[in-house]
Amino acid sequence: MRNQTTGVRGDKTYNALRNSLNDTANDLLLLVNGPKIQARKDVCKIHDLAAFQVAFHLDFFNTIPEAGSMHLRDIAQKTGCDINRAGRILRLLTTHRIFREVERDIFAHTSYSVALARDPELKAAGDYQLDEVSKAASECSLSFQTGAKTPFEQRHGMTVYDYYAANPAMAARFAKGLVGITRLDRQMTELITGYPWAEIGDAKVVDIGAGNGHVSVELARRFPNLNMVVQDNNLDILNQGATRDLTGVEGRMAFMEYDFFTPQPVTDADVYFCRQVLHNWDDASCVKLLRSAATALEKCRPGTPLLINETVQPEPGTRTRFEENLIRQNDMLLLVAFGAKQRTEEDYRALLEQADPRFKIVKVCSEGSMGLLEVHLQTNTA
Ligand SMILES: C[S@@+](CC[C@H](N)C(=O)[O-])C[C@H]1O[C@@H](n2cnc3c(N)ncnc32)[C@H](O)[C@@H]1O
Repeated sequence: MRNQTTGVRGDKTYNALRNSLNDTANDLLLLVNGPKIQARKDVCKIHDLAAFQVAFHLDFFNTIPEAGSMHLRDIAQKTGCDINRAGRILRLLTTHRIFREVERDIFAHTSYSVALARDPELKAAGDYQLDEVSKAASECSLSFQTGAKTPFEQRHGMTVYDYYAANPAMAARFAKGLVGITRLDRQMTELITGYPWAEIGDAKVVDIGAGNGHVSVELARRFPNLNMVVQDNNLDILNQGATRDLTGVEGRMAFMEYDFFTPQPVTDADVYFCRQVLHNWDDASCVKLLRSAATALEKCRPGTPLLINETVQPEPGTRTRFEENLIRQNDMLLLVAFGAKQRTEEDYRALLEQADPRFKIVKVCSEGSMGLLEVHLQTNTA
């Protein structure tokens, strides 16, 4: 069995088995179907995704009751979709085991569809992937030809950041979706176990580019000694965090509007971390961000860590194809949306060296779908 895990459903053994079984099953399918039928299925996935898009957007998932079933006429009426199209979309989805037609025109949930009905955050993730992101992805090759900076800009005429700043509802959906994705396969394990949070006493921790601060809330819930500063430059996203359920962490969460390309204003922290931020930016922007962090680290006690919590791109062929596909799907998302990329450990070393030669990686955890780099700024006194 090759390497480790991607995904959080089970323990390491479960995930390793799941990963290699996926490889075996996919090899078998290709053998059985042959390349032409396989290509037909793969290329036409776009139509399955169109059905998915409607189901997310018109919320078929929460329209059909969890228990029992619903007539197509009522589904159409409740979702505002005409009966003919609603039926065609539902029937395509049933071929993927999403909903089932229990009798002619009567639909019910399956374990697959009900999982989406019960998880509004995962549903938000599906919704934004199949809306603004898939529109951008469909113009990928065109953007290569026109020389647009990103497929996203080719399609939407602005950067992802400007898009979300101009569309607060979309920004809120994106932030909500990130929570769902984090639970699914952007686990916090490395961040939680890769640093001795419980041993650092009363500590001020700065979460740079925190989104709505869901990761900080989780850390603070686990470690009552931590006081979190949640920083983001998008006020709508920050407000979503400040108004969410903060039970158990009251008085230990501060929300701060901050642009991470400007000098870090908190200069007395015990830990800085940034999670799923650098992967959204090109090298020049990352260097700028890291230098902003360095301005604060210079003033902190020696050895204050900057934790970089990102996927560390494995070398090709060192994971199962199932894992490598999940990781490279994310790399492609970064290309489409941000013109950015996932980085290998070596890429991070080079980036940090370029930002400030005093940066030293003192610990690396790179096994799972998320990695953790502990970085120190080595001053004369460090
Ligand atoms: C992919 S999200 C990561 C959020 C969070 N760290 C997580 O892991 O869920 C990146 C975040 O960076 C924020 N961001 C983008 N540009 C920024 C900037 N110049 N200054 C501060 N935050 C920024 C975005 O608003 C977004 O919330």
